[in-house]
Amino acid sequence: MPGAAEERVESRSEAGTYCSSVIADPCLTASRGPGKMASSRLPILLALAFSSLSFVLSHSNREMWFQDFFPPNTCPINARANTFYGIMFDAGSTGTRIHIYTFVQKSPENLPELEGEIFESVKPGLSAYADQPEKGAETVKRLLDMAIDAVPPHLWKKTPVVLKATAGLRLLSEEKAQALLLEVREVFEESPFLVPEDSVSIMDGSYEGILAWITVNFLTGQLSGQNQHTVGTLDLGGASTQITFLPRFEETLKETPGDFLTSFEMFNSTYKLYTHSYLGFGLKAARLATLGALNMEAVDGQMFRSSCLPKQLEAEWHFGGVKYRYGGNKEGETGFKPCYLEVLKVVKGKLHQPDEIRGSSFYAFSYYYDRAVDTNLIDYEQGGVLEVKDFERKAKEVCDNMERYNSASPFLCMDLTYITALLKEGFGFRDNTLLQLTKKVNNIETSWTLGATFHLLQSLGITY
Ligand SMILES: O=c1[nH]cnc2c1ncn2[C@@H]1O[C@H](COP(=O)(O)OP(=O)(O)O)[C@@H](O)[C@H]1O
Ligand SMILES: [Ca+2]
Repeated sequence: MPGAAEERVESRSEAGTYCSSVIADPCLTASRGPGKMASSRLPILLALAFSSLSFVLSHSNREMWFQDFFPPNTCPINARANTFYGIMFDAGSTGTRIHIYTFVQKSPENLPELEGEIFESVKPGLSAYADQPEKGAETVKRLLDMAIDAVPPHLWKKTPVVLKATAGLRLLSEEKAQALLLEVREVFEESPFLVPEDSVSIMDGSYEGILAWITVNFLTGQLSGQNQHTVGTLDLGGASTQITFLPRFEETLKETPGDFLTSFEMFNSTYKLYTHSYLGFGLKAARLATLGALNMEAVDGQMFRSSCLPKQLEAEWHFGGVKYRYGGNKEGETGFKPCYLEVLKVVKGKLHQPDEIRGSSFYAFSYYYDRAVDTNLIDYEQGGVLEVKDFERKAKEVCDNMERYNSASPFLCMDLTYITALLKEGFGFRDNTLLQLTKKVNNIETSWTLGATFHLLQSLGITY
């Protein structure tokens, strides 16, 4: 069954991060500032100087203070005297993930340092339980049980737990989404952890991009020191996709619609980020759009066909609680050319194209990473640097030889073609634009959840 093959490919992609307990040796990060990094094992500082990082989102006027995350100057003997935790759930459209972050404050003079992360994920995501909210919350409970084992009992009451849902729940009706969130809230209330107000919510798309940008730039050492070269980020989820970068040219600011720009202050400088979340442009939503099935009222029984699928294929696919029947063009054309034309209709003219990004390089993760791994463009553990044209080359190879790739997902051709079209025709990247494919930096997942946890801890005043 193609659906099963599809899951197989995806679970391979995520299997390596399954419960990846990470303890980066804090003593290796003992110098202050990225330039002074002593260890060749850890070329990038985990804990960076956030001396007075204040963060104000222009559309919401909500303040975020992340100032208390300093690296230590030294490695005190009693390194684990003051450990504390933060639990952040990512309720994504294709899966739910728990991130348990460990912070250590080694002495009162030094501010807390990010020490490591425990990560686990389950599939499908909460939106697949739209009609069984209790069952959906049960999946969250199973993940939360991990935190009970990971966090020492005397710290349970001081450890906040938060869940933020993204595009899967944004696409559900308000009523169904709220029913799911309510059940999850009950699971949290019944747990021994600290449940802040607003602990279970749907996150605004613009936060998703900004928080992921903070995570990546924090982990790569770009948010501290004099020579900051921040990197832009590209996240490709199941239902939505985000692009975020710090514009360098005044022209870009002038040409960008106001709601794509968000201001915040850092080290007494004001930064204006370009960020946008495109709902319905995630990889799986794009499959439905390509098939002509996105936002269709009644899909039961209807067969959706595409030249991006193997000719003889006829199968079913469940996404967001809906069953879709899909198949190849039995009589008509298949292959890269007709597929690209189909996919082009989904992206052409639908996205804002900032000129500035054409020549810059970006960090890319989630499905960009997974599909690059699935087609051996990069190594699962190492990641790697690709050019946009590498995705196109691979898309041609797969689409024009679908019979050779029949053990992988039947959507592999469509996915690679969509990624190519999204990058080139959607965002307007050049063929030779460099993409740094990264799943983890220093063993911490490159997810918006770390940025969200900084905000959470700071808003709760959790520093010791
Ligand atoms: O923390 C993470 N670690 C590894 N992969 C992640 C993480 N968060 C999201 N992903 C990847 O994101 C993709 C799915 O996106 P998601 O389910 O978050 O959709 P959404 O962002 O549209 O709601 C998958 O490729 C999944 O592997
Ligand atoms: Ca996501």
